Amino acid sequence: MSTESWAHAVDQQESEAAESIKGLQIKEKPEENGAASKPEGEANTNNKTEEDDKDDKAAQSYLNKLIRSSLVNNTNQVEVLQKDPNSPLYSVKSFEELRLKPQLLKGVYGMGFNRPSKIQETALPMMLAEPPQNLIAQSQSGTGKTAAFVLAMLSHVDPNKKWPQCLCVSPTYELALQTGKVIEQMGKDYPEVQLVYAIRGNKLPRGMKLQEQIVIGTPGTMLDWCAKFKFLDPKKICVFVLDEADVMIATQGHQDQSIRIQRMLPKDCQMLLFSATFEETVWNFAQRIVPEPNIIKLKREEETLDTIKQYYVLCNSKEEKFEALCNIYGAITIAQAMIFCHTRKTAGWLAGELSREGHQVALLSGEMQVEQRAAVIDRFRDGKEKVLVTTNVCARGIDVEQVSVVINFDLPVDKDGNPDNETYLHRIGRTGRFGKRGLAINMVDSKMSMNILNRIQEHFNKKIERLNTDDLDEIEKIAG
Ligand SMILES: Nc1ncnc2c1ncn2[C@@H]1O[C@H](COP(=O)(O)OP(=O)(O)OP(=O)(O)O)[C@@H](O)[C@H]1O
Repeated sequence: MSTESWAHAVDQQESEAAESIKGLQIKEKPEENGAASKPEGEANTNNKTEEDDKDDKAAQSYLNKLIRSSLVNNTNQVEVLQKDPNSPLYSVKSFEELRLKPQLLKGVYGMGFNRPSKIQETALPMMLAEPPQNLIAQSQSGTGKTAAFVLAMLSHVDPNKKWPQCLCVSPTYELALQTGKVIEQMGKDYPEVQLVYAIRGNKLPRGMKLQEQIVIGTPGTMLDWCAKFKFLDPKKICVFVLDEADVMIATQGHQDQSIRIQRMLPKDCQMLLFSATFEETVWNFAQRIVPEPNIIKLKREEETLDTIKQYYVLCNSKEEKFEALCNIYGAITIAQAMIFCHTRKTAGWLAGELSREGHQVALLSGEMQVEQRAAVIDRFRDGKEKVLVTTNVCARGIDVEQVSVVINFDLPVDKDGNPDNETYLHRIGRTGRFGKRGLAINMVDSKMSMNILNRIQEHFNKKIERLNTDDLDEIEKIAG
């Protein structure tokens, strides 16, 4: 097929899909209105006739087919459809439209969520479809991915079945705890659904059979619970979530463990992969391990958030970097900051210097016990310390709303000294959460690090402006 005729076929398929789906939406309108008038979602379901049910199923299955045929195999189409405001795949505009269980709707509003974010409005209809569909989804940091897959898990569990039905795997202990808290909060009014943490330190008696419907944990412990201790029957799992999926795939140990877990699951288990970043090779691998996935993928230039302003500061040594940091603190009010260093040694040194300057500093690095690390993050989240100095251990996922500034005291590089673009994005994404404004400041102290910064700019096609930290007025301006 020539490029032109291929493009034509794609256009036609797309417009047909959009048209047909529009039709479906109109058909569903009366129900939506009913639901909207009862914000807690208690609408309609009880009064449905068998015929309505059949219609719903037919509509759902047709919608699924369209989603698959127009989205599955062609990432570009997803991007197009996502941007087409006329396509219902683009959005559901309210949580009611998702026909969530009333308890969950209550949970969502209880968390202060008024309407779904872009990723939620796009991914949730796919995740909640019947029969369940697989999804690989990318969305910028802090845009509500966690809440999206948590809602999917809570929607799919059957509270009457007293055994694990959803597994959620996170790369770190801290993230597993944080996600668990979101499940607890969102499921506050759904007490029949219980959660258990498969994390180091949570020792269960041998022979025990779990009754909790959701298990969240890190890959090693999760694998042990499934394969070695048999605390749960993997064949009864209906949803499997890989959070920060790219790092789970790119890190050899995590990948082996995750794949071993996946192999124990039933064929029709729904697989949901989420991350803010997916390097190309990882993306390809993900598509190989997830059967027939729906795909939500960002274009490169969409990966960085415009709400996070990015700057760099030129220095000659770590002492000068520290001086620049003090100048920044002297010029602007910083609610809370996260500062990333390349090594534990630098992090320790910097934390000491900042404390001497009178800052309330927390230090978090990889050699600490996981429980200690979780306690440090909790204190920081509660605002007991205003500055968190850390290494990459904390680059991903941690959600602290008050973080208004991220400092890359050292730029992120991989083991070969090349720029680590994914880590850069995750680090700066600790600020600017859910539409808030944020500042990211990069310290450059050599030709080499300037080169790394330039390559990061090129990668994201995003200019990082220079900031002169000797000029207090200039610093004040960027915070304005
Ligand atoms: N619909 C919503 N309305 C308001 N706030 C929301 C909504 N969804 C999520 N949030 C809030 O936005 C913040 C970021 O959400 P979340 O942690 O889910 O983002 P994420 O995309 O998983 O981020 P990361 O890529 O860093 O892991 C959280 O504090 C969460 O409570």
